[in-house]
Amino acid sequence: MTRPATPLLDRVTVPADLRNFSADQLKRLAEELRAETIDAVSGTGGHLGASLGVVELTVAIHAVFDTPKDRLIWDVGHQAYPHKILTGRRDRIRTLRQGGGLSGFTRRSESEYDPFGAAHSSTSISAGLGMAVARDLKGDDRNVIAVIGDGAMSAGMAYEAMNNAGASKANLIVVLNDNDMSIAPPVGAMSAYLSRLISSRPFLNLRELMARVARRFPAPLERAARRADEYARGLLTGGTLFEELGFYYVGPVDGHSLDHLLPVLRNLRDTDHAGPILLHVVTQKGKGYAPAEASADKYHGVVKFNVVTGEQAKAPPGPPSYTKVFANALIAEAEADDRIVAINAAMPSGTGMDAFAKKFPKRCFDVGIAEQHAVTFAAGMATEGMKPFCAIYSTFLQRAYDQVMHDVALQSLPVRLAMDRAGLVGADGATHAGAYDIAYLGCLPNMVLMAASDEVELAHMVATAAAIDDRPSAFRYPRGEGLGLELPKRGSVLEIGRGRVLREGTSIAILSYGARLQECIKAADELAAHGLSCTVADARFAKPLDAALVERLAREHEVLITIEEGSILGFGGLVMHHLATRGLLDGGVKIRPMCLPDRFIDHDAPRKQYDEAGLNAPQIVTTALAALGQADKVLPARA
Ligand SMILES: Cc1ncc(C[n+]2csc(CCOP(=O)(O)OP(=O)(O)O)c2C)c(N)n1
Ligand SMILES: CC(=O)[C@@H](O)[C@H](O)COP(=O)(O)O
Ligand SMILES: [Mg+2]
Repeated sequence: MTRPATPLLDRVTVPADLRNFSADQLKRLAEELRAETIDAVSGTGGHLGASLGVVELTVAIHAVFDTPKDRLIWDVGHQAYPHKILTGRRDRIRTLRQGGGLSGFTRRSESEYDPFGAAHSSTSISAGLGMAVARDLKGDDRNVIAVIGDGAMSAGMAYEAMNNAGASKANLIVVLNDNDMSIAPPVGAMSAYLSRLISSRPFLNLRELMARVARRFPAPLERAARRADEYARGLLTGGTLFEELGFYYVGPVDGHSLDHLLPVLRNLRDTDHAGPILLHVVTQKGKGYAPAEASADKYHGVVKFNVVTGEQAKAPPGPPSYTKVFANALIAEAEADDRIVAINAAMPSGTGMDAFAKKFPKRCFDVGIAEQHAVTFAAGMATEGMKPFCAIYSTFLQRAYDQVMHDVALQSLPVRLAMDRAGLVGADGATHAGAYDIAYLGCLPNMVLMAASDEVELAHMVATAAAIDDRPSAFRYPRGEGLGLELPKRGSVLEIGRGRVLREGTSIAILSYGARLQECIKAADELAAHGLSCTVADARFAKPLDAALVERLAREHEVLITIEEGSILGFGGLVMHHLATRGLLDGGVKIRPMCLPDRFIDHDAPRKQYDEAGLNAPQIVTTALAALGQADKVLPARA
């Protein structure tokens, strides 16, 4: 496939190169930038829809503002591919989301044009306000622009930031990129509110008139006139919410029209208005690429695709994903128990809750990008006897940690946390790794913690969680496909705090928590082939620990390896704490906790990520041999 001709884009390495372009040239540049984005992502996959929706906005902001001195922050950062192409990274854009390549989100270490890293949503206004206030303190009057989507605007953190900004005189421009889409169609009152907003030339003239009138009257009257101006805006546009939060509201403006964007952005750049401004732009997710525009999800996240047809590369049919297994298992439980309800935070398809919603529309709740609210909303439902399952990726559950502790664990409310994307997740990289939930939940009393080692175990853990009515439970499972095992119609309730032994051995015990189990079995086979006998056990529970199993393994083996797809002080920490406090580490078993290293693992193929993390079979073998003092015994790979 020949690449699109981009004569103007070829002249742009950094934004300064486009600042002497005429408006017509900028329009053509935008077309070329869109074509380049489509072509690049067709070969890498990624977040295409959001990027296509901000092509004109990206060109306009870089044309009008003196980036990187003027700071430009992209909320979530998944829409930043055009930004990356214009800011010195076009030569690497086809390495996007690959090992050693560009991140799929903005990243400080990647470019001076990325003043703030992102990926978890709704951080841009807070970060932007921080920068603006710091600049004010330094007497630096350069601009700070934060671009935030309508979906990201549904998160509480955005309001915390606007509430704070509105009370300040910060030189902050918030651009609300309203495409009436999150990953799925947006939910909630804010979405309804935004869709009421309109713009019209008479409205803008009226505002000018009110402003002129206000300036001619003595102060008290001026304030009254200004309030009248604000309410005039409110009447016509509904911008009152933002005005009430202390922002000067401008818009909505057509976010695909450079004829509109350029003069408005110049006005905002040159205004002497003291205080934060909110520019409301209306865009279309997937704009300019027919297959994306026609798609329900606007090509939010795509794999490689054919540019001409838009057809995405189909992976060969494989086993059902853990997500699908979870959704089906929950549906099976919900069919048997009408107290079961499901909650997700703007991730219906990613969590599989779209399937649940089809079966039980009244018992499925998408609360928007609001993980904190989701957890406490679930806690409220639990107090009324419902059985809430909160389906939130491990990484995004980090947002709701105090809600889990304070509203759920402390009150021992039976909220069920279904943590998808446990462990390393591949192309989304370190920001999305489900690396910490074992550690951050393992220290909370009352919690039942489970990790599925395969899809059958996941089905059992869903049934088990459904049956736990006196305290909170959480179960984790990885991104991607299961092993292709035969699934039960409905999961069986597991005995709480009981692990299982898959293989009995003598000198080495490998105790796995989660989906590294297959690697443990491979390692045990490798060691067995060289005369070293291994026990392999699946802990199933991190809390409560299977004390009898853990103590037996410690007593009966020379080496005890624990392994998990989680950070330091997770499952291994809990096992060591248990054994140490019972004196079972005093000079006895050699314990080797294998977990993620104490550093962030960058985006790459999952297998390579686990190689880097040292959690694949060969590294388990090496760990066992080293513990036995046989590190020099390099086991030749079996034929
Ligand atoms: C805290 C958090 N929760 C969930 C997500 C997953 N997520 C990524 S993009 C997105 C939708 C963002 O919608 P919007 O801000 O409107 O941007 P758009 O994709 O429409 O450009 C969501 C829910 C996230 N990145 N961060
Ligand atoms: C940008 C964002 O945060 C989501 O789109 C995320 O990338 C989804 O991850 P999965 O692809 O694992 O569902
Ligand atoms: Mg949106």
